Amino acid sequence: MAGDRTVAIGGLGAIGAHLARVLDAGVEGLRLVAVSARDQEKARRSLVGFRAPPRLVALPELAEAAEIVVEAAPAAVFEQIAEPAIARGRIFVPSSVGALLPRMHLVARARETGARIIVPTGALLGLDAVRAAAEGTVASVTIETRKPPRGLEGAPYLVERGVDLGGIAAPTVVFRGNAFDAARGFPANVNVAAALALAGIGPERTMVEIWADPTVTRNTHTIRVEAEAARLTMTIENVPSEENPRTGKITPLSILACLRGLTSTLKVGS
Ligand SMILES: NC(=O)C1=CN([C@@H]2O[C@H](COP(=O)(O)OP(=O)(O)OC[C@H]3O[C@@H](n4cnc5c(N)ncnc54)[C@H](OP(=O)(O)O)[C@@H]3O)[C@@H](O)[C@H]2O)C=CC1
Ligand SMILES: O=C([O-])CC(=O)C(=O)O
Repeated sequence: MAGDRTVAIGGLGAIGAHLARVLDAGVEGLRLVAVSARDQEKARRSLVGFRAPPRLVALPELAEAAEIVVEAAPAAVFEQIAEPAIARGRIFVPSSVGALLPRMHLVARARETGARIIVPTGALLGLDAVRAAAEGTVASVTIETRKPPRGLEGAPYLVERGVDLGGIAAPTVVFRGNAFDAARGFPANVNVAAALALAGIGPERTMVEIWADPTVTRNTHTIRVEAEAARLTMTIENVPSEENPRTGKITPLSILACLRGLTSTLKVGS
């Protein structure tokens, strides 16, 4: 409809394809106009049956196509989506939040261009409460992530150390450190830690523990915040998506809720 805000999505995997389908089915105030993927044939197949098929464009062209640019691609191509979107003053919604941590210059650039960077809660929970607590004094923020070992396979931190998760029979801690180093070592696994760091006390002070845990079937994140105003302890247990077991099914839903919040008259939560 005229007056709708246009949306483009970079990536048509577990997050992007789900989001594209829901937007195409109709979400008040939002219109999907462009998408991007690596395998063009597969992308065309994903778009079969769409009521209003979006244009299939290259990553840097997403920013020309729409007012809202959602990044839902591997961290390795983050800049190809983020930089043009921010240069053109768009609303940029990243999924690969870990890739934002070493690129905070993009926030300064957005200030110059009028772009906004809206980080969705994604596969996490409670960022409203963490943001509120961080308006006051916060002593500590920690996140413990437990994943089935196959959900951590291929992480650079493990590959560099020759860690093989194949034979793990008991829950094993594979990383302890801050959110900055966690995002660098596990770029496809701890976007939640990056989002938590940005909501609260920053990537250097946010502490992360990652467990390869053969006893869990869900990607499980527990946040603990010790603040002057409140103590928070929150756990989310995410059902892995069929397309990508690293990605919880709640992630595209969270991004959809975030997009609705950009246009809705009634918005709930800070
Ligand atoms: N913020 C959060 O809470 C969460 C964030 N994530 C992150 O979100 C991102 C997306 O996750 P997910 O949807 O599961 O990933 P998938 O691997 O399922 O999908 C990635 C998509 O990106 C596309 N792609 C890859 N390379 C290119 C390229 N060069 N040009 C255009 N498209 C490309 C792929 O195309 P093709 O299909 O053709 O291969 C695929 O469609 C990841 O970085 C992930 O770590 C995930 C879960 C939670
Ligand atoms: O839990 C999930 O679904 C995904 C996850 O850990 C992340 O990307 O940070």
